[in-house]
Amino acid sequence: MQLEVLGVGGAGCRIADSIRAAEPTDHSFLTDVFAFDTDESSLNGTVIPESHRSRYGPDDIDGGLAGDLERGRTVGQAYADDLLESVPRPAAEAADAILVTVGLGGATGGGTVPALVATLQQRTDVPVYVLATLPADREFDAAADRSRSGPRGPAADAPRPNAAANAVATLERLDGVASAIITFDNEDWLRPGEPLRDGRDRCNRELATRVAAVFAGGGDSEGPVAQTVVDASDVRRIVGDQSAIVALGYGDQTVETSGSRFGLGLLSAEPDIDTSEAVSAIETVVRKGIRGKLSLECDPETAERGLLIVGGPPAWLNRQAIAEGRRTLESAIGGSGILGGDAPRPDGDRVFAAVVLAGVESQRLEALRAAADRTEPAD
Ligand SMILES: Nc1nc2c(ncn2[C@@H]2O[C@H](COP(=O)(O)OP(=O)(O)OP(=O)(O)O)[C@@H](O)[C@H]2O)c(=O)[nH]1
Repeated sequence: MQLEVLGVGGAGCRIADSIRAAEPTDHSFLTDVFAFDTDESSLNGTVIPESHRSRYGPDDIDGGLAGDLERGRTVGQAYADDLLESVPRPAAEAADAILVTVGLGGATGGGTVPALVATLQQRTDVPVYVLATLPADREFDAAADRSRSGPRGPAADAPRPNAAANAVATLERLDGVASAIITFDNEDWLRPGEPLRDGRDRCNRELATRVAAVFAGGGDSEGPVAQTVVDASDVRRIVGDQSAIVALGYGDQTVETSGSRFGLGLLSAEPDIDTSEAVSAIETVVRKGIRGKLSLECDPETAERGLLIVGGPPAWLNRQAIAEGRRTLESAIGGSGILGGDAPRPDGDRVFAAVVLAGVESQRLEALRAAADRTEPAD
């Protein structure tokens, strides 16, 4: 499928940048990637082409909005329409969906994204998904911030005391506006004591890998076509259009490809793969995808719907193992809506499983709400 990505605010733009970098060369799935921020220097830190970046907001904003969500909303509402006109979007019609990326916790992204998504929903028939990070406790809770007292000395990150309150308030505003909300919890993905600044690029790469695995799917490109293609309407059926909270799972395993497409070209393009090895690789990655670390910690049992994509070099994509993986997902989730497919990657060196769990419930969201109640309300 084809995806248009719009990054807003510091995190949103960096994540958009990472998704662009994760696009497989042999399997394009992005129509365009844009970056919008009130903070010029942060915007210039991305490698998104200048023509696709836009600094917006009143001139007196220097270095972002420092977590002032009320101001962020005022700015966001005033500029949401103009943002879409501020960049060339000739390929917008070709997109099957739009993904708006944002870090919840700040004011620029959190203030603008609900207004921007509402505008996009009015202007287009394709789903508008939000990809949102949740703030880590160390950002707003001094007791949880081990980087402050650690051997590194003063923490690299400025505290964001409103981060939990801002995140909860923005999530509430997105409810009923975003088609679905894909979440990534920084708390779970940063290492103990690691400042966000040090760990964010790694987190963004992890996130981008999952986004590419789900949205690049198995169709639309040259080369072998998937036996069961997961297309835009399949993704739409699974994540829905009711602002479901979505968690992504992923597992991969490097596999032997020598003698396939490499070397002197003397060997067959389809190497002989031991069936039991292929089956075991698929079982392993599916298990990691469902039971391994999710983008948002939750019990898969709470999911209403699920999607499984198993990809890799075609010779490794054992049909029966993929069908079995689908059954594994079916029995892991509480709901009953399941779809599955495969994604051949002739030039790839790994077998992977991408898992989409839609409509999940997570204690992490409850914990953020409780933390938000303890701090100044953002409304
Ligand atoms: N995963 C990830 N999270 C980030 C990154 N940068 C910031 N965050 C998270 O996103 C939240 C918002 O930060 P920013 O995106 O910089 O904030 P902003 O939307 O630009 O808003 P202001 O700085 O208040 O103007 C933070 O509280 C962090 O939790 C990043 O590069 N990757």
